[in-house]
Amino acid sequence: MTTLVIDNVVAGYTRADMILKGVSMTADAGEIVAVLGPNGAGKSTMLKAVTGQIAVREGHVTLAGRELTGMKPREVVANGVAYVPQESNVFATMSVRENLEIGGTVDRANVRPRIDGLFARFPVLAEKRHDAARTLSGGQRQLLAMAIGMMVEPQVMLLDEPSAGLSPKAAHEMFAVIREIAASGVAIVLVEQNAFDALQIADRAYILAAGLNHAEGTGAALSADPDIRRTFLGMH
Ligand SMILES: Nc1ncnc2c1ncn2[C@@H]1O[C@H](COP(=O)(O)OP(=O)(O)OP(=O)(O)O)[C@@H](O)[C@H]1O
Repeated sequence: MTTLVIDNVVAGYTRADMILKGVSMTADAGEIVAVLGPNGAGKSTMLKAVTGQIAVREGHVTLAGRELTGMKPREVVANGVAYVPQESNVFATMSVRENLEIGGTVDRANVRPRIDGLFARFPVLAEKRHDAARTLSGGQRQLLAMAIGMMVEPQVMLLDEPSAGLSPKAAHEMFAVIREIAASGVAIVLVEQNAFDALQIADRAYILAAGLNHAEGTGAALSADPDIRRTFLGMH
């Protein structure tokens, strides 16, 4: 069954200027769906519309048939959608453990077992549990940001440029973690500037341009398409 459906969404920051002019996409449980496109295409805006941070003016967002359109961000999270923003995605002066506790506030009863589960899954976070998040490496910080999202045991995880600022090695490790999260049954929507690497791990991808769907296909098909390679991947 399709997990997340984004259907013809029109949204923007002011009524006069709709950045998204009718964007549609789906993401199934266990699938990695990459969202690519040039700067300003509306990729981050699309994630903000899905999570209720900006109003959806037209169209719908549903999760397993349930309408998310019009919900407040907190309700969207409580309904199974975790969102990891590109910046300010951890509390720098708080410890790793405190960050995870905050991630669990929508479902307080399960905070302890979930933190224990995440520490077992990501030993590097367990080792640093008492350290302030600002002392983590870029890759570890991104891992913590994703783990905060995992605290709600989401059905869908929306990731905004998780590889930004990471070394190639750290980005590679982070993509491996994303794959593992998807393999556990979570639908991943992955907004990335790093289009080439995103297409390597994506089951499917959408390319947005100027607030509209421009192309879609499997990661392999889009990587092989000469026009896509030239225009969006900077390859010849
Ligand atoms: N908070 C905001 N208020 C007003 N306009 C905004 C805001 N955030 C983004 N925009 C505008 O919305 C448009 C789409 O931005 P968005 O961040 O969604 O693009 P993107 O595809 O994610 O690209 P990038 O990779 O550059 O982030 C841009 O023209 C941008 O200037």
